[in-house]
Parts: sequence; C-alpha cells; structure tokens
Amino acid sequence: MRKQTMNRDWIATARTLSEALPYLQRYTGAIVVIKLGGHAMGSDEGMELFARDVVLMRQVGVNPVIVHGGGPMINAMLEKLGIQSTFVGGKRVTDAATMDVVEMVLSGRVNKRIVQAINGQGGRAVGLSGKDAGLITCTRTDPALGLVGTPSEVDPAILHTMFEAGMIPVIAPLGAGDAGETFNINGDTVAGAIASALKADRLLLLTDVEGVKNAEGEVLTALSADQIREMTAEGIIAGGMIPKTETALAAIEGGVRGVVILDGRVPNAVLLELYTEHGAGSLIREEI
Ligand SMILES: Nc1ncnc2c1ncn2[C@@H]1O[C@H](COP(=O)(O)OP(=O)(O)O)[C@@H](O)[C@H]1O
Ligand SMILES: CC(=O)N[C@@H](CCC(=O)OP(=O)(O)O)C(=O)O
Repeated sequence: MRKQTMNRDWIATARTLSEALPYLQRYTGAIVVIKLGGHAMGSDEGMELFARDVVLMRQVGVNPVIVHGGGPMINAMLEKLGIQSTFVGGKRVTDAATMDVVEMVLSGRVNKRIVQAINGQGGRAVGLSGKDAGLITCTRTDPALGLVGTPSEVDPAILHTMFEAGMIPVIAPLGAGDAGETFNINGDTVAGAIASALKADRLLLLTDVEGVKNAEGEVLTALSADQIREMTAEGIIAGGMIPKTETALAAIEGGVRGVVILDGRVPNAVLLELYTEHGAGSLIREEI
C-alpha cells in the first residue's frame, strides 16, 4: 500500500521536475558537447552521477558528445614508468615514448572508464578517438612540442551516424596526421573543434573551479567575447583558464551557440546547467 502522507521533499522534487519542462523543450534535439577534464574525473561516485546525467540527457532527446582529458592519469603512468614529462604553454611535450603512454592511458583506461560508467546507467556509449573514421586530422602544432597536434580538419559524419543509432560518443583527444602519425591534442581544443564542426547548441567545459572569476574573485555568470579579451589582456584570466576561454571564443566564432565553463566536481553539474533556472558556472556568448 502506498502511503498517502505527503512529504515536503517529494513535493519539492515534483516541482523541480515540473519547472524543468521549458528547458526540456528547449534542448530536445540539441547537440551538447561536454568536455570532462582529468581533474573533474575524481571519485567513482562522481563518475556515476555524471554518467546518469548524460544518460538522462539522451533519454530526453539531447545528443550528448563526451570529450575527455586525462592529464593527471597520464602523469601518474609516466611517473610509474620513469618517463619525465614537461609542459610548454599548457601542452605536454610529446616524444614517441610519451605518445605511446598517452594513447594507452587516454584510449584505454580513461575512455573505457567513462564508457562503462554510462553503459552502467543504461546508456549506449561507444568509445573512440579522433583517429577513428577520419574524425580529426591534425598538423603538427610546433616542432618543439613533438607529436602535439592542431586539428586541421574535423569530419563529424561518424557522430551523426551514432546520434541516429541512439549512441553516445566518448572521444579521446588524439588525432591522425597525414603521414599516419598519431598526435596528442589538448582535450579542450578537441572539444571546441568538435563542437564547431557539429555547430553544437552548447559546449560545456567541466573543470575544477566554479567558473571564470573577476579580479575580486567573484564568479561571472555571463561573459561576452569582448570581456574575455579584456580580462585576458589584464591578466585576470591566466594559467589553465586561458586554453578554456580561447577554446570558448574559437567555438563561438565557429558557430557554437553558447559555451559554459563550470565546476565538474558539483554533483549533477550538467543537469543544473541545462535544466534549472540557476544554471551553473560562466556562460560565454558573442553578446550577453
Ligand atoms: N580568472 C580565472 N577564473 C577562474 N580560474 C582561473 C582564472 N585564471 C586562472 N584560473 C585557473 O585556471 C584553472 C583551471 O584550469 P586547469 O587546471 O587547466 O583545468 P582542467 O584540469 O580542468 O583542464 C583554475 O583551477 C584556476 O587556477
Ligand atoms: C597536448 C596535451 O597537452 N594533451 C593532453 C591531453 C589530455 C588532456 O587534455 O587532459 P586534461 O583535460 O585532463 O588536462 C596531455 O597530454 O595531458
């Protein structure tokens, strides 16, 4: 027998679901690219919640695309193997031995952990890298960085095929060179390039800060392209935030409707952003 007594929590839950209706309608059929950074990929519990959010999105008619990083996991494996690693301008100097480890960690352990988490929640995730089906072709970024690539061509045909089949692509940030080389690409760069090629409705960059902060340390909930350029010139946007905001600007120029930089450590961060009036993190658009 179901109890007839009403509980305040249930009423609040029902209201939250009801309030989500306009957002559910807005995002039906939308393409949402989500970059999951290595730092945002912490506990198994967090991963399970993230996977649930992604499966829920698919269930309500969104086409999610996951692009992952895995820098900290690559560092740990390189250390185990006694291989030194250095970064220049936020990019890992990648020789042949390092590339082997990068590919093994990204396409192997990290990619499959996300795939399994999504499938564990009833989704149909398929893991691939930019090397599959001509997804990402690269040129060398800078000879001093070794096998680091810059996407020169993105062919999203395989992703459309997967959307039609109800599958969720989970993409490791690697690309193919014209001469058959494998290139290591920054995860934010790949997410931006794929979002542009798909003309995505949203690009969500999940990281380990609440959003883009101003000089007073307050998170800005909305930023224009001009504000980003100003804040970068003034040194307020610095370090690891630079590749993210650069990716955001390039994606908007490439036809993405909005980019959000948000804290992936917050439970259900993606749902909060898409399906509540509060949103989360910093929304970047051409005009605000
Ligand atoms: N204006 C800013 N607002 C927020 N974070 C900033 C800003 N400027 C620099 N940062 C730094 O950028 C970092 C996020 O980049 P990063 O650590 O590379 O993320 P991830 O590992 O998720 O790719 C933050 O932890 C913060 O230290
Ligand atoms: C060229 C380059 O630096 N590639 C990155 C790819 C992984 C990545 O981007 O991971 P996060 O998103 O977790 O930082 C690397 O080797 O670490």
